[in-house]
Amino acid sequence: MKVSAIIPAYNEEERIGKVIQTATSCKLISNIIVVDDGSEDKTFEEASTYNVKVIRLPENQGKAQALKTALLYCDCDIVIFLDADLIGLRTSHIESLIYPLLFNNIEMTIGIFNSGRFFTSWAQKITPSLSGQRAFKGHLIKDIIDLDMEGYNAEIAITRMIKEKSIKAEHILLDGISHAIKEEKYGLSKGMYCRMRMYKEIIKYMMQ
Ligand SMILES: O=c1ccn([C@@H]2O[C@H](COP(=O)(O)OP(=O)(O)O)[C@@H](O)[C@H]2O)c(=O)[nH]1
Ligand SMILES: O=C(O)[C@@H](COP(=O)(O)O)O[C@H]1O[C@H](CO)[C@@H](O)[C@H](O)[C@H]1O
Repeated sequence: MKVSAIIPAYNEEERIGKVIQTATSCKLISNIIVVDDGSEDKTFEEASTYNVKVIRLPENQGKAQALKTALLYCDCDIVIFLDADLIGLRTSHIESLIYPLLFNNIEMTIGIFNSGRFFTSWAQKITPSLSGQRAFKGHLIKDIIDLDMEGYNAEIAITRMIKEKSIKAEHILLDGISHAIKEEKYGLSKGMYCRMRMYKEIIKYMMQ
């Protein structure tokens, strides 16, 4: 059973190391693909210090394109998407996303932050369809590559595909996990600007 972990990363030099370390120490994961999505910081250099495949995009293309690029390199039974800015990721979180695909009739799991930091857990409870932590069976790789998605609408496009194709999906609560929010990464005004731009992309996609 081959499991590939995909970690898209844009300017995550300070955060990506911990996520890679946890993914590396998870025995279920066979290989890790980091996509450095045209970062201006040292994300590529930091990721390259680990024994993982690092793909460097020449310029920032958005999260959806970073995920699609990595999927083109995947020939595996199960794929797991992990954001590079996760805080408190443990191997047990990764296992809880993968196990249902091994033992149940489930095709995709969607991780929902639970009992971590209030704001991020609350946001994911309200909009679970936005969660970036997902594991899915290999037969869905081509379907996801073929999706018309860009920027931050990857998760909402995948969620729509789940409904349209009646894919068997399950939400998995991930205890004690969070992520660095945009305002923490970029400061208040730029963070809020990036957040609004993300919501605009998502809403535009939902209206199509
Ligand atoms: O243009 C981008 C924007 C984001 N990301 C990555 O996609 C994941 C989720 O993005 P972000 O952290 O901005 O979303 P949030 O977690 O704040 O919702 C993170 O690993 C980012 O580094 C990316 O690869 N390209
Ligand atoms: O939880 C949310 O509301 C958003 C926004 O997170 P921030 O609090 O702006 O860092 O984060 C998610 O949504 C993005 C779009 O679907 C995904 O790409 C992220 O992986 C996910 O964390």
